[in-house]
Amino acid sequence: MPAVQPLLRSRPNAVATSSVLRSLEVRKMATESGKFSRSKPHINIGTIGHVDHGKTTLTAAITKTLASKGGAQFMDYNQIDKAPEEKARGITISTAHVEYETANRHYAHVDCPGHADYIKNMITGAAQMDGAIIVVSATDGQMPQTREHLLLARQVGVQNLVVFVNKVDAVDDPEMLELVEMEMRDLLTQYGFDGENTPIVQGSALAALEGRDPEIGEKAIEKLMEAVDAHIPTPQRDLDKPFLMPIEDVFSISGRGTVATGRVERGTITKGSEIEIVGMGPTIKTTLTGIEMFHKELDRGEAGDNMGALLRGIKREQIRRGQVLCAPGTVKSHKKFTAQLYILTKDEGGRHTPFVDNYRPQMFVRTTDVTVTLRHPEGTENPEEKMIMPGDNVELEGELVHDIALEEGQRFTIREGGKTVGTGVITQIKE
Ligand SMILES: Nc1nc2c(ncn2[C@@H]2O[C@H](COP(=O)(O)OP(=O)(O)OP(=O)(O)O)[C@@H](O)[C@H]2O)c(=O)[nH]1
Ligand SMILES: [Mg+2]
Repeated sequence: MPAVQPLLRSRPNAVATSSVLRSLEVRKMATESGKFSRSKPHINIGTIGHVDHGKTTLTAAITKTLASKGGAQFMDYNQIDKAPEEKARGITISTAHVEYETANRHYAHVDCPGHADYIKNMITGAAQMDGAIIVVSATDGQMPQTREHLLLARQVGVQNLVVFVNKVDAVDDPEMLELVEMEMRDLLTQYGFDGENTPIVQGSALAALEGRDPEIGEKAIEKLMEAVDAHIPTPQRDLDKPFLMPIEDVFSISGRGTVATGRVERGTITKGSEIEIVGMGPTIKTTLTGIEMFHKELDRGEAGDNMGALLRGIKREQIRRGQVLCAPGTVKSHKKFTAQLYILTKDEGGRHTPFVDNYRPQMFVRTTDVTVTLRHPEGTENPEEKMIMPGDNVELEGELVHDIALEEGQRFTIREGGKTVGTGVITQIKE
């Protein structure tokens, strides 16, 4: 079989997928802390909630409490809030990554310095959360950003939360605490979470950090982490998901047939498997008759591999960059969707001016780009008058000029005149 390797030239993908960023992050941490066990399942979580409700204090308190059991290095408040600047797809996102472990799992924990950073963070997926701790102050109860973070968490696919009712040291009235808890259950239900069964832990992050009042301090943090361990499931690994490979290039090899190359995004595949080619027209069913990597013929490919896929009975013209190869029935091709977008500011390299309904940038998804028309969701009043400003977080409907393989949770960027102007996540497929 002719070598596929020279054909697998590394073309930088237009869009770095969040899973790539994530695995880089995990790898980075793995090398930074040799002393944590790598055998435990890994999970990404974060603290969300209204400004000043105690997210950063709680993050510090968790590291302090777990450090006393050997599961973390204590990070004090100032170390966390002095967040490193991260560059992700041209957007500066300030987040602190803290890591720790419980008896059961290894955690990467994200805490952002401010509200705007949370919004960007969730939409861009720069630090994907498998679950989150929503912090609500007992002195205030739920506030606007409590609701906004809940809504966004839901939109971007965070399904499981644990609530920490903080600052109970500053509240004397037990009825007040009960009320905050009841209102949180209602709010969770209203935003599509399991309000009835979501664990709610009451305590004081500051007491834990200052080593006083152990009942509401250290013990409450222990209870919180037990609840996180029990209630937020370990995510399925990319390897265990159904196979998908975005196609980067296509070649014909005389005497053998057509080969599609790309980097496997998820799952595993074996030679002889049934496979579908999805996007840009009707789905084509075929069989994978060969897998090549590094000049070698292999029987199996998996997430992370750069591979060449030899496809039975497929002509060169039937397949192209931007389509995906996937396990049968797992992904479909679509043209219309709803998305949550973050529009970059001028300082972030984005537009200098607002735009209105029917804006038509290029949308970059996996290995393809396609013109998209963006407009306010159906039912919006006077949509043509509603300007979208740089720096806005906005829900929009998109319609592509042709269909591509799309899924809810898929992240993308929008570009115009050679620069990135926004980033988003598909929240709902329409058609
Ligand atoms: N009384 C009391 N104060 C607390 C507690 N936890 C945090 N605070 C105080 O609340 C203030 C805000 O705490 P932060 O941890 O900075 O809150 P945050 O949610 O990270 O704030 P932003 O990142 O700005 O959104 C600080 O002055 C903390 O000392 C607590 O358990 N009890
Ligand atoms: Mg903070």
